[in-house]
Amino acid sequence: MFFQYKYLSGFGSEFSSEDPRCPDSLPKGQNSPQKCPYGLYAEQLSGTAFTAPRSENRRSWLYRIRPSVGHEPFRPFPKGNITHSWGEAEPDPNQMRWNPFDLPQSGDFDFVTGLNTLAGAGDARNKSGLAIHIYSANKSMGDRCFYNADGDFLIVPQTGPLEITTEFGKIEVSPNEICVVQQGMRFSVDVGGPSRGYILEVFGQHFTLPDLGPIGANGLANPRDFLTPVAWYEDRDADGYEVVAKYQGKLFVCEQNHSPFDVVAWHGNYVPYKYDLSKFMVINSVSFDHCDPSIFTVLTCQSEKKGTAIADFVVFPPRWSVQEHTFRPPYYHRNCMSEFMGLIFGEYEAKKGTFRPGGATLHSIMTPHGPDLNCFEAASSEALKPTRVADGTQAFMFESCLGLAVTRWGAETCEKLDPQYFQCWQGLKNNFTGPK
Ligand SMILES: O=C(O)Cc1cc(O)ccc1O
Ligand SMILES: [Fe+2]
Repeated sequence: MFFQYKYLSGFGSEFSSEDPRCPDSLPKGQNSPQKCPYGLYAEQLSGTAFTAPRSENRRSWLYRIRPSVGHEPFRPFPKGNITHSWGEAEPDPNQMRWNPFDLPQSGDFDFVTGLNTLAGAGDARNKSGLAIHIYSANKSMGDRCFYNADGDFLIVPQTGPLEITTEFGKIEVSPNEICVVQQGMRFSVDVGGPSRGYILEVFGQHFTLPDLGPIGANGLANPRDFLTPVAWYEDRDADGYEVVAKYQGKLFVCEQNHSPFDVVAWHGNYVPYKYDLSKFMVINSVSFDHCDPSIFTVLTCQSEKKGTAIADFVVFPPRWSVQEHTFRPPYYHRNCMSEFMGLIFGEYEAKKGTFRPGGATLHSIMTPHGPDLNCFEAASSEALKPTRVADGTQAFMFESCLGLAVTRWGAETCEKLDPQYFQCWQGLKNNFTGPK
């Protein structure tokens, strides 16, 4: 089922692509000719206001067999556990750790019916905020596609590769890769078996690459490593094809009589893309002290406040650790930001063994956190030779300036919250040597 697709390389670029079965299917020199090549319809997909500054403006033109509007009315689709009701569970400032979320135990769940909202903040209606979802699926979507009217999905597979058919073409994304499908883009997910992962949804702004400042023109996630699919279409009648929309935090479904993946050619700069986390160029201290984890930012979704993210997507990649006279693991910390972490595979250096792949942690605003007892004891007396850290592991963080509410699913229904998490810091000793 899974095979190597072709991609276009670049981030935020103006791309164009034609399915090779229909050469010259992109209109020449204009977007809306009176008659498009091959009898196609022209449809614009806007990802920013028409009048957004040129540097931020995002839109694509799709040349398709039928326009998207040819569908029956939407009706509610009460499946899965998606919510934007942030008041469902009482606020809880405790450190939280979830054991690995379940893969589907029984029954059929696809990428949409297997979506569960874990935490979030803000409102998709006023275009500010975020949601964190866990997907757990064992079935391909078949004649069903999905689009999100509320915001962008950054998908982090943890178990199982996903084959994602989008209006722009096909993307294969495996654990240790991520994929961004932006607001409004229709897509359908095929799985090869039980599959699980994390989703960061942002309302309002799109993801960008972080500025590099004094780092210079290269480094961290390089633009050319972001891959966008090439045009692929099917001309397929399909009675009862379901289009599921996430709209204002709820799911809706409508039917149409054909596949929505009928885009023969497209051009523009509003596109889905994937990125292989192993391509991240890691920068760190080569003298002393522990850099803030912002040096590991892959993508950021900026708020209106300068330098302050609605959400940063941060990784903790395999790297060398060489700092001298330094406590090398993460420092103890209280943060004005919320820190949600997930683990794709391996172990996280500050919490070996107890934070498991497919699980998560949340350290909320000003909630103290940091290395567990074992990590502190080992790292404060280890010989400081150059060493490899995080080999065979991949932890990540969604860091947000917003206060996150945990949903009822996250607090109760999933039954994965571990009330013993606080124990990992309980044995931290008083090592004070006293005044001289
Ligand atoms: O483990 C964490 O909570 C994330 C984290 C990592 C780091 O290297 C420094 C600070 C920090 O919060
Ligand atoms: Fe922190």
